[in-house]
Parts: sequence; C-alpha cells; structure tokens
Amino acid sequence: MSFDGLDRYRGIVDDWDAFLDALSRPLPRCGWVNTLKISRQELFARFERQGIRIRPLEWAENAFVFEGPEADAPGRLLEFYLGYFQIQEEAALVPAKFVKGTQVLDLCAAPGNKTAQIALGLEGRGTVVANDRSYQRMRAIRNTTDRLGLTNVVMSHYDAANYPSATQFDTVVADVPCTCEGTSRKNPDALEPDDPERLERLGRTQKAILRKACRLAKPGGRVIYSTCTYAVEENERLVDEVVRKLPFEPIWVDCKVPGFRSAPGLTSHEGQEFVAGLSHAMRVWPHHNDTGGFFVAVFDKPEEW
Ligand SMILES: C[S@@+](CC[C@H](N)C(=O)[O-])C[C@H]1O[C@@H](n2cnc3c(N)ncnc32)[C@H](O)[C@@H]1O
Repeated sequence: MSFDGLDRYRGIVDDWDAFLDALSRPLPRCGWVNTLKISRQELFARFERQGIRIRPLEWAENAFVFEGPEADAPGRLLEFYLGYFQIQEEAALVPAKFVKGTQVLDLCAAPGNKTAQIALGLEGRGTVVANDRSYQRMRAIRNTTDRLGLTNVVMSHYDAANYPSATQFDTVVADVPCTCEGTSRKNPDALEPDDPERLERLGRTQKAILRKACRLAKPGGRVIYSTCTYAVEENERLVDEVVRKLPFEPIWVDCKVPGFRSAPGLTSHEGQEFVAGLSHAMRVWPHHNDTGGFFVAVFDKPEEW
C-alpha cells in the first residue's frame, strides 16, 4: 500500500514511523455489549465457552476487542444476530462520551453506530433523532436499532444543512461525511487521492452541517463535530472558520478521555492561527491506541444564547 499521499502530515504526526507501522497492520475489531439484552458477564461467558477470545477495553465501558479469528467477521457470530453486541470502531466510540442531556440529534447518523451507542447510554430515557440524507443508508439504522431492541430512536430524512429549525436539542452530533483517510486500515481505497471538486463540495457540506448543528443546539446545549480523517481542512481549519462567524462565544469542552491516548487539536497550521479553543479538540492517530484515525471537537452554546 502506498502512503505517499500522507506525506503532508509529516509535520503534525507525533511519531511518523509508528504511524506508518500502524497503518500497515489490519484494524482490530471492536464491539460493545448491548446491556438491554445481556449483561457484560453473560456475554463474555458465552464467548469464553466458545473459545472466542476478547480483550475488554479499560477506557470504554462494556467495550471489547476481538483477539482471535472472529475478528475477521464478528458480524457472523450468533450473538451479533441476537443483538447482544454491536460492532464499532474503537476510536469512533469517543463522541458519544460527550453527549449531554436526553434529547439528541444525530445529523449524519447512518449506518447508526453512534446513534445506537448514544441511545443505549440514555438507558431508555429521552430520544435520539437519527437523521441521514441517504434513504438507502437509513435502512441500516433501522436494522441496527431493531436488532438491538432500542426503542428511543426515531428517524428523519433531511439534508442536515436544511434540517428544520423548529426544535432545538440538548446535544447535536455532526459526524460529517469526510474523506475517511482514517479508515484506511479497513478500506485501503480511502487513501486514493480525491478529485479537487469533490473535496470542495465536501468542505461546503461539512461547513453547512456544522453551522446548522450550532443553530439546532439549545441555549446551554452541546455540539459534537467529528470526522474520520486527518485532513486539517476538514478538521481544525473547518471548525475554526465556522466558530469565528458564530453569533456566540463557544464554551470548549476538553476532549481528553482517561485511558485513551490522543493528541490535542492544532491551534495553528502552515502559518495560519486557529482559535485557541481547538487545543481542547482531540486528534487520534492510529498508533496511539491501535485504531483508525479520528477527530472530535466539542463545544457548548452559552445558556443565555
Ligand atoms: C461518517 S458517516 C456517519 C456514520 C454514523 N454517524 C455512524 O456512527 O454510524 C456520514 C453520513 O453522512 C450522511 N450524509 C452525507 N451528506 C449529508 C447531508 N448533507 N445531510 C445528512 N446526512 C448526510 C451520509 O449518508 C453518511 O451516512
């Protein structure tokens, strides 16, 4: 696999050799226990009886990594069909940690992994509105929530940038479409160069979605922006551009998660200064925790706004 396209990150990765080394290895497969249907102890005991080796994750409650051959296709296990666990990339578990309140809007929700994780975290209270622009991909959300038995998820089908402003939410999640470079350990095509026009369109979409997320958060509510790419244009530079034009001063939430290694968001790049609050954002490089690449920025809207 060629990593030439990643050269532009040499200046911002903390350990270039470890980064490339991690990218050359297959991605470990991670899952979490659906405690609505089975306890962690019972599921782990079922796995043990069948010789399925897993390693519980210290930092994320009820999450685990497959260590044996099942890692190739955990979705074929009976326990998956029974809704006893959900498969989700380890780094992608982070945004749900920052959800607050019980009314949550997930603007770009398909296939529904973060929606499901958030809905379970609400313990049956509240509502997660799972929105996606792709009708086709929305079916995957319904399959996931049905299989897991989640009853606090409703779905909507809008372009997130034009989401109706009638209701505001405690937390709005903008897990935007991106170039997905950080998923290359699972999907090597993610490192193929993108056509500049598509990148431009993508940037416009990401900005419009983040702006809308800021409008849809209640006063005192929270916005969570995430991508699975390393690209500064889709991460810090984009967030910087949007927050500078907000009619309120964002209250930044520190994204460090105990037990999960990460780097702070960049506050400058190639001579451009970004808002200082971005140091509270989180960059996850694949060698940090043997995961994919990820970016999360979280901020609150002031109460009086
Ligand atoms: C990164 S994926 C979301 C993954 C999902 N949050 C999860 O954890 O399973 C991005 C999603 O954004 C959707 N999308 C792209 N453009 C959109 C738009 N303008 N409005 C709403 N959804 C959009 C895509 O269909 C895709 O499902």
